Amino acid sequence: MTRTDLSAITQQTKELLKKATDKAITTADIEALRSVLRFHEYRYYVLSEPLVSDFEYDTLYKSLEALEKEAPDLVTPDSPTQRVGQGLTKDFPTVPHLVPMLSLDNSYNADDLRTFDKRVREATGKEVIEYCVEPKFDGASISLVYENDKLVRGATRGDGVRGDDITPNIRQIRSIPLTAAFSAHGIHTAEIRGEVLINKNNFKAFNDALIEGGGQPLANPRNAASGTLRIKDPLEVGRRKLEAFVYHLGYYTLIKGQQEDFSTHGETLKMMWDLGFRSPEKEKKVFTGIDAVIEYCNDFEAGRDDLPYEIDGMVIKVNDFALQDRLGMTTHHPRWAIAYKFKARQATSKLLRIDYQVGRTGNIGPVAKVEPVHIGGVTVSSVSLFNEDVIREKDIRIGDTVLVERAGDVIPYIVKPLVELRDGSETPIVFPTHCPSCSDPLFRPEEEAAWRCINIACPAQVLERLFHFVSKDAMDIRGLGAANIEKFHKLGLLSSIPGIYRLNFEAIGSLEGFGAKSVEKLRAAIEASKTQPLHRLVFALGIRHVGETMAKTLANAVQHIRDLAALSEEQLMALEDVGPKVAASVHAFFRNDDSLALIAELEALGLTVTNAPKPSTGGSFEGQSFLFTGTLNRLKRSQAEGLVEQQGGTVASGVSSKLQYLVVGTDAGSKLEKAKKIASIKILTEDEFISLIGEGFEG
Ligand SMILES: NC(=O)c1ccc[n+]([C@@H]2O[C@H](COP(=O)([O-])OP(=O)(O)OC[C@H]3O[C@@H](n4cnc5c(N)ncnc54)[C@H](O)[C@@H]3O)[C@@H](O)[C@H]2O)c1
Ligand SMILES: [Zn+2]
Repeated sequence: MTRTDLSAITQQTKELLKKATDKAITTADIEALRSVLRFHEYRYYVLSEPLVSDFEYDTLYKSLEALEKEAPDLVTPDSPTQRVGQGLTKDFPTVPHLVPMLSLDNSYNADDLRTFDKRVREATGKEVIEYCVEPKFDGASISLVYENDKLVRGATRGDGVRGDDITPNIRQIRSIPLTAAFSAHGIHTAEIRGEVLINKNNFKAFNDALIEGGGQPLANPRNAASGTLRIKDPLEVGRRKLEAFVYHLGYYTLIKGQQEDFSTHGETLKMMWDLGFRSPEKEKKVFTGIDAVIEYCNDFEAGRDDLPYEIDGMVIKVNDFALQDRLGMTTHHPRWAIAYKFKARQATSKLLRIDYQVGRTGNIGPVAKVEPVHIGGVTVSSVSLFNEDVIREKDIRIGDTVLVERAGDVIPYIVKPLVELRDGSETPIVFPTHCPSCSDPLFRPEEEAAWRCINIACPAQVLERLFHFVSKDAMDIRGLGAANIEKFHKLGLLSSIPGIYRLNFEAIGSLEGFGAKSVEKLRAAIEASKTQPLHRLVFALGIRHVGETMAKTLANAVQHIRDLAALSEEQLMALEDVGPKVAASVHAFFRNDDSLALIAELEALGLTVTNAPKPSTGGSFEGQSFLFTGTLNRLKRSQAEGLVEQQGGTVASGVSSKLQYLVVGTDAGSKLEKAKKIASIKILTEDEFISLIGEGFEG
C-alpha cells in the first residue's frame, strides 16, 4: 500500500464516520463501507497496527449491518458481516479450518445480557438456561488440531474459514502440549480453539527493551501476541514467552465404537485441563439464570487489574451442547454465546504542552501534558510520546483533542488526535534542537528513533543516573530519594555516583529538615549499600540494554566486575540471552576509561565488586532476604529458626490459602508482606535453604 492509498483510505474513513454519526449513511455507501472495513481488519489482524479505535471500527461495522438489514438483497458473500476478519497473510501457507472459526456477538451492559437470555429462552422453549461464564482473553485466536493424541497443526483464525498455518510457532508455546490423551475420551481428531497471550510482565519487559533501544513500544499485549505469532523465526517466537488459554472444543471425530463422555461445555473445559491444557477451568463458573451471570461479570471486571494477563470482557455460553446445536449460528457468530465487553479504557483530553525529559543515557523523551482525565480508576495527566517519529506519524499538535488509552498496567498512550475536532488554533510540535537541561546540541544516531544529548556532565543525566543508582531494584538506598538527591545536587553536595559515598553529613545535618536521627539513618543506609551483591551494582551502573536479569547474568559470569572488561563481544554473546545489541553496549561501557575509573573509585570506597563465596558466619544474609515455601523435611522449623538467628538474621512466616512462607534474612518481617504477593525475593529449595543457613546444621 502506497502513501497516497493510505491517505485516501484514511480520508474515506473519516467521511464515513462523520456520516455515521450524523445518521446520513445510505445504501450508496455500502461498497465504501465494506472496503474501508476490510482495510482496517487487515491493519488490525494482520499488521497488528490498527489505525482507528475499536469504537470507530464498531461504529462502521454496525452501520453496514443496519444497511444490509434494510436491504437484504444487497448482501454479498464477501461482506465483512458475512465472515470473520481479514486475517490472512501471504507469509504462511493457508489451511482450511475443520469448521469455521467465528467471532462473538457483543454486549455492553446488563440489559444486553437480559435480551440475549430472553432470545435464548424463546428459541429453546426453556424457562431457565444454564450458562458457563469465563474470561474473554485479549490476545490472538488460534486453532489446534490433534490427531491420534498428537498436535499436528496450529493455525490463526484468518478469515474464519481458512487460517495461516503457523505450526512451528505454535510448537514454541509451552502451555500447549504436543501430545494430549484425547483417545482416553474416545476422540480421534480434535480441533480446539484458544487465545494466545503475552502476560503483563513479559509484555512490560518486551516494551521496556523496545523503549531502551529508542523505539516505539507496542500499544497493548494483544498486538504483541498477534504480531509475535506471525514472526517467521520460531526461536524468536519462543523467546517472547507467549502463553495460551484454550476454551473451546470446536470439532471432533470419535474412535470407532466409542462414545463421548461429556455433554456440556463446562465438562470439556475440565477435560482439556485434565489433558494438560491451560483452559479456564479455575476461572469458569456455571450458573442457572442470567442474574448470577451478570453479578459474576461485574465481580470479574472489578478485579481485572489483578490478573497477570489482559482480559477485555467475559464470554457467556449456553452450557448444554444439545441446546447449543438447537440455537445454531449466523455466518458471523454462534447464537449460543455472547461476549460481555468491559468498559473501554479510553478517554479524550486536550493536549496542553510537551515537556522534554532527558533520560539517564541522554535520550530526549517527549511527554505530553494533557488536561487531567480519569481512565480506569486513575487520573492521567502525563503521557509519554516516546520519540519524534511518534509525533510525526500520528500528526499530533498542541491544542489537539487526543484519544488516550490506558489498558491495565500498561502505561497510558495517545491513540491519536481527533482531527475532525480541530478549529485551526492547533500548532505543530517543534522538537528541540538543543538539550533542555545543558543546552548542548542534540544528535540523532543513525538507526535510532531518539535524539540524544551526549554531554556526560549534563545535569539532567547526572540526576537520572543518581536516581537509578539508588533505586529499589538497584542499590536500594532508602532515605536518598529523588527529592533529596535534587536538593543535595542543587547545593553542590552531590554531583556524581561516588559522591554518594563521600557525602558531607555535617553539612547535611545543618540543613533544614535534617535531624541527627535522619542523618544517621541516611548514613547507615548508604553504608549498608556497600554490601549489596555484585549484580545489583552492575544493574545500578545503568549500562544501556542491561536490565535486572541481564545484570545477574553478567555478574554471575565473572569473579570481579573488572573481568567484564576482558570479555569480547563474542564471549559476551555466549552468555544466556545476550544478543548483539547487549554485547555491543556492555563492551563499549567497559572499554570506556570513564567507566573503568568509576568502577575503581567505587571499589576503593568499599563497595562489593566481587562475587564473594557465601560466608557462613554472623551477618551472612548480606542485607538480603530469601523466601522458602513448602515443607522442611530435613530439619525442624525451630532448628532452622535458631540457625538463622545465630547468623544475625530474622525469621517471619505465614500461611495463605496457597502457600506457606518462611522468610529469612535481615528485615524478614517487612519482606513477609511482600512475599505474600510473591515478590521478587529469591525463592529457595530446601537444599538451597539449608546451605544458606550454613554449616551450623548437621543432620
Ligand atoms: N480498531 C480496528 O481497526 C479494528 C479492526 C477489526 C476489529 N476490531 C475489534 O475487534 C472486534 C472484533 O474482533 P473479533 O472478531 O476477534 O471479536 P471479539 O474480540 O469481539 O470476540 C471474539 C473473540 O474472542 C476471543 N475469545 C477470548 N476468550 C474467549 C473465550 N473464553 N471464549 C470464546 N472466545 C474467546 C476469540 O478469539 C474470539 O474470536 C471488533 O468488535 C473491534 O472492536 C478493531
Ligand atoms: Zn544535556
